[in-house]
Amino acid sequence: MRLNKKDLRKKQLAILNEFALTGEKKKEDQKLLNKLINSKLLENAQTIGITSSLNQEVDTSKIIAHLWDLGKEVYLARTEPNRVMHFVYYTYRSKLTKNKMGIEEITDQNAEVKDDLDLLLVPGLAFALDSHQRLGFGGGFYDRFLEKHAEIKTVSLVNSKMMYETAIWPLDQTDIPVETLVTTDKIITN
Ligand SMILES: Nc1nc2c(c(=O)[nH]1)N(C=O)[C@@H](CNc1ccc(C(=O)N[C@@H](CCC(=O)O)C(=O)O)cc1)CN2
Ligand SMILES: Nc1ncnc2c1ncn2[C@@H]1O[C@H](COP(=O)(O)OP(=O)(O)OP(=O)(O)O)[C@@H](O)[C@H]1O
Repeated sequence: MRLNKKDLRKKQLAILNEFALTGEKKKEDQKLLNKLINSKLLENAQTIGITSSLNQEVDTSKIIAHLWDLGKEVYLARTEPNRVMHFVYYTYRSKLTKNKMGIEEITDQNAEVKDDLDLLLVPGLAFALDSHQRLGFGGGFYDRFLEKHAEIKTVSLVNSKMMYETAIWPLDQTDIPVETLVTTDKIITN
């Protein structure tokens, strides 16, 4: 069955909200973290962009803590008007403030911005295993960002509820696939 993006987003949010109430979600979050850590994906990446996760998403808090432990530089997404997104330097001392979406962002407006990152962990609600297409919250933030920063390696962590064999949603000209998908049992780079 093919759905439009808006309807699938709604459906996925319901599925993911439900999943977030289960212990299975926590187990998968942990597995995905381990898969990422034990892979070579982080090896040559010193500057890494990430988001602070919402309940429905793969939990990024432990990933961030682990990146700090590894001595990586972590940059957190900050959204701006006109669907622009930048990445702001994030340390354990940074203060965070929730934005309108309820997503935590760096409070300090003067914190260092860096968009030419080595690696970007891309959030999403649904991913297609064949094409590596993703469905996000519908802001088009990542497609706009990646259009300008095509050299950045992209990785998404995909739990069992986000995983589709193929895209059951319509694809747009502007949709940019994610290079590497990490699932609980495999890593696929296109
Ligand atoms: N945790 C997390 N942080 C993230 C993202 C994400 O997916 N997850 N983003 C990933 O991009 C960016 C924020 N994404 C956003 C996506 C949509 C809207 C928004 O305003 N949505 C409209 C409805 C959209 C529509 O259906 O047209 C709204 O709420 O009014 C805001 C932010 C950056 N930070
Ligand atoms: N590079 C771009 N330039 C102009 N408009 C764009 C671009 N990328 C996406 N858009 C527009 O932004 C809107 C949202 O795109 P889409 O539904 O693909 O968002 P999404 O990938 O789910 O969201 P997000 O990246 O924020 O998680 C669409 O109307 C799309 O046409």
